[in-house]
Amino acid sequence: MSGTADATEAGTATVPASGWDEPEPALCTSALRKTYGGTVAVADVDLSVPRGAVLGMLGPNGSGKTTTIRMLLGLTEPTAGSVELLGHRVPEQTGRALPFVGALVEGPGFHPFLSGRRNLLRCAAMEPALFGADVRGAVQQALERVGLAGAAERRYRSYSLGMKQRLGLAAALLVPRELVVLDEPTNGLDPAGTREVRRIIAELHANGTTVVVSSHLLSEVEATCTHAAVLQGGTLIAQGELKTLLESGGPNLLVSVSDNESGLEALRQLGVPARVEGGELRVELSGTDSPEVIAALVRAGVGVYEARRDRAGLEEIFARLTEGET
Ligand SMILES: Nc1ncnc2c1ncn2[C@@H]1O[C@H](COP(=O)(O)OP(=O)(O)OP(=O)(O)O)[C@@H](O)[C@H]1O
Repeated sequence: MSGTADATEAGTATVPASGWDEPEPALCTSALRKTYGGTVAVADVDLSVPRGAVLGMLGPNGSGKTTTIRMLLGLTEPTAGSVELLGHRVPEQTGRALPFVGALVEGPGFHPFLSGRRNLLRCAAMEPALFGADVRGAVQQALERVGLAGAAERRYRSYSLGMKQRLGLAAALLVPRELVVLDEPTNGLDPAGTREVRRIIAELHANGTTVVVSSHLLSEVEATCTHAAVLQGGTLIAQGELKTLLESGGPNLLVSVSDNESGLEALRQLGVPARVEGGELRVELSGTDSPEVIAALVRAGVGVYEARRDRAGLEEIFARLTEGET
């Protein structure tokens, strides 16, 4: 559907109704719900992931990330609600979407007695995009991309957790995908492996692939994602562009002072929220501005060495969002 206003020969312009030029999301859910007996694992989640986004799915342990991801891919049946994956209904039309979706989810079904390479060759044999193509070449390329080429002939069961993760990632990346879903991809990886996953996500993003990645690591989401969805106790409590989410945190002032405790006391009296972080004071500037803060500190006899504005980090916003909820 064209998103532009077309001038017709008669000179009238056809202006699309608001929202018509919004491209269809790569995936969306409506009132998606999963219960296990009396446990509500996922509670009426309406998630929308724009095409080309890298969405970080955040949430504490047990908040429903894996269950949501499994329902997105048709691996777990929802108790209620619906999923659309690349425009196809899940589970009814999952088969139409799956060739364009690469996924790394818990417990990929690799054969323990086969080598990493042979396992990937088995996966490749089931990829429609590789029918009649250079399957061995595709497997070698995927192994190299995840840094596993040197261990390709070893049996899967001898792999470390990190190597297993890498093989799962290689299987997800065997052919170019429209959407890649990664559940805790850095689980078990060393810092070098974590950096490689970041690089791979950045590469996918640059190629226009939509990525959904679940993580506990806020710093990782902050570094790699364009969008975030925050789950808490099965409920989606925030979603949207990461930039917007970060802006919602409001400005902070970082102040290096002669005495943190006296500084905190002065700010408490001013009614301004502040805490010590990294040896300096992090002051929330919601109802006040920097000069007032600095003046209050100076009045209280606290030496101010340096002050600079900063944004609230994802960690602070996440803590505020999830505070007090269960
Ligand atoms: N097969 C199952 N049977 C019963 N309860 C389940 C099952 N799978 C998940 N749950 C429960 O559903 C809730 C959500 O679990 P889920 O694994 O989706 O969370 P998560 O956010 O992925 O957690 P983690 O970060 O620890 O992997 C938890 O309370 C969990 O115990």
